[in-house]
Amino acid sequence: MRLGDLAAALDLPVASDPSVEVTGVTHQADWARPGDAFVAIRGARVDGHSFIGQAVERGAVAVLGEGLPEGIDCPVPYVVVPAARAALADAAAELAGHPSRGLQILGVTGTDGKTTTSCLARHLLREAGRSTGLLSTVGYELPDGVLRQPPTHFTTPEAPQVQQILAGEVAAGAETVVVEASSHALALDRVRAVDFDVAAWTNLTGEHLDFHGSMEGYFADKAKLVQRAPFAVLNADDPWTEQLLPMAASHTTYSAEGADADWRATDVVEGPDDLRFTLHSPEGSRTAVLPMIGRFNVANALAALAGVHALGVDVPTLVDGLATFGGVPGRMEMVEHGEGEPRVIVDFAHTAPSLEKALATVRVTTQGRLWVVLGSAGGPRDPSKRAPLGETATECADVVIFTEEDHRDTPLQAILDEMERGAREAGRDNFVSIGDRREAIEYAVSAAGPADTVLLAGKGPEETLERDTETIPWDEMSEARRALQVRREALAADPAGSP
Ligand SMILES: CC(=O)N[C@H]1[C@@H](OP(=O)(O)OP(=O)(O)OC[C@H]2O[C@@H](n3ccc(=O)[nH]c3=O)[C@H](O)[C@@H]2O)O[C@H](CO)[C@@H](O)[C@@H]1O[C@H](C)C(=O)N[C@@H](C)C(=O)N[C@H](CCC(=O)O)C(=O)O
Ligand SMILES: Nc1ncnc2c1ncn2[C@@H]1O[C@H](COP(=O)(O)OP(=O)(O)OP(=O)(O)O)[C@@H](O)[C@H]1O
Repeated sequence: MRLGDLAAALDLPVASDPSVEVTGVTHQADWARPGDAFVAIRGARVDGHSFIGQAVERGAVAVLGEGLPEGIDCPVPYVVVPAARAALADAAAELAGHPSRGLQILGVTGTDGKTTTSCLARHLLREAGRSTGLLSTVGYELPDGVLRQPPTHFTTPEAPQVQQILAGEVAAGAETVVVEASSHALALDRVRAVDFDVAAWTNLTGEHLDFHGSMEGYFADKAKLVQRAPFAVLNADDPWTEQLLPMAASHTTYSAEGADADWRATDVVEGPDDLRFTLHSPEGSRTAVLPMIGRFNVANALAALAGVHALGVDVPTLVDGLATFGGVPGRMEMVEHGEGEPRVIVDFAHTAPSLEKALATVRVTTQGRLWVVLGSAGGPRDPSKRAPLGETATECADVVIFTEEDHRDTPLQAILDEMERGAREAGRDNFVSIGDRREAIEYAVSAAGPADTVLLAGKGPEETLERDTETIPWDEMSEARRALQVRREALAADPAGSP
């Protein structure tokens, strides 16, 4: 496409040479390919303008930015834009042919439950016979169901990748795509040029405040998804919904907690490996079974059901689809265990509110003691989460093991101290700190009794552990199986030493 045409489509002036042929767009200079326009973004850390030379050397034929800083040379046409990230998103959509316009798009946002809700919605759509894609933390899927990874591991990648993935969905014959939209993506305009048909909201609790500044700022960023879609699925149990209602063009509501809503779950029974409830919907009431544990998954299911219903799938088909869902790796995932062994569950809860819910729901089906192994991330991650995690863990579990969880360059002991402080200030002493995560898991699994449950929280499906400056391959499910094996061997060697 000619630079002049691209600028016209974005309603921008072109300073010089409108005839330059632009074939792609990027924000990252070292990813530039011949024919790309490079969008120079003034970021939180560096100014993208300082990488113009590198981008041009790699073949960039034009630069878009908010104004060329003095002293920086731009040997290719420079187009001044009012907002660089918005221009990146708009240009990416234009060059990709606006793929979202030919797709039904269900966007999912919220603090907790986005991935579960997205994966469930994708499953319900496929069970209803819709050719469906997915873009989520777990990766992206074309309608063939094969999970693929974008070049960078983001929940929602930058706009050029989002648009390329959506163009790939169109080419692969997708009718519908479920897009998990992180708050960073909404704040940084990564999904600005995506035409959402339905926005589903899970909940909002304190997270990423280091980036968003305040709860109000975090809410305002997340709310953009609701403002952008013609129809919203809102959680009547979430206190922020009251503020969302006037922002939604039209909406439906759901409640898993007995509030007045269009979609409701009552008579919830938490079984050892499934959830059963009566589903009340605009099409009447039916019994529903979801083969997952975790009471909060009832709310996630309602969000997915209402979102997919808004895309035209009827309730009987939805309820049938619910019963065949295979779960999401690393979220309330149960480790196979033998007779006389504790139940071990791997879960991704990494905020105090989600940990509280995870422990409360596991408690319901635990006969003996409840153990939790957890840490809190360091490096750029929000340090204010640590003490509340310590307090919540020691309040909701019987025995708590504090350990490492991606402490990066932050001294591990400083994080453990903060978590312990949260526990102590709440007057509790039911904890111990074991820095090495493998040892911590081994200790809990070995010491737990047959009627106990051990929740391994925080790492969920993550494939690496960031320890100091090292990145170590990690698989929490394998660690759990390993710990059960160590327990078996110890008991075989000393049957009298049973926990
Ligand atoms: C906090 C955050 O999201 N930051 C994003 C933001 O970074 P920034 O503003 O600091 O940008 P910067 O590093 O100053 O760079 C400025 C510009 O120069 C460019 N640059 C920079 C360096 C270079 O060598 N070459 C180059 O071209 C950059 O691409 C950028 O366009 O813009 C960059 C690209 O423009 C993103 O890569 C970066 O994501 C960082 C790496 C990140 O870790 N983001 C995470 C937190 C994130 O987005 N997470 C959410 C999920 C969170 C959750 O729910 O858990 C996600 O959707 O994955
Ligand atoms: N509706 C919910 N309310 C509270 N906690 C939840 C809810 N759904 C899931 N969780 C907890 O949050 C963890 C992460 O779930 P999930 O991956 O679906 O959320 P997410 O929003 O995608 O998280 P992230 O943004 O961190 O990737 C789960 O392992 C569970 O402990």
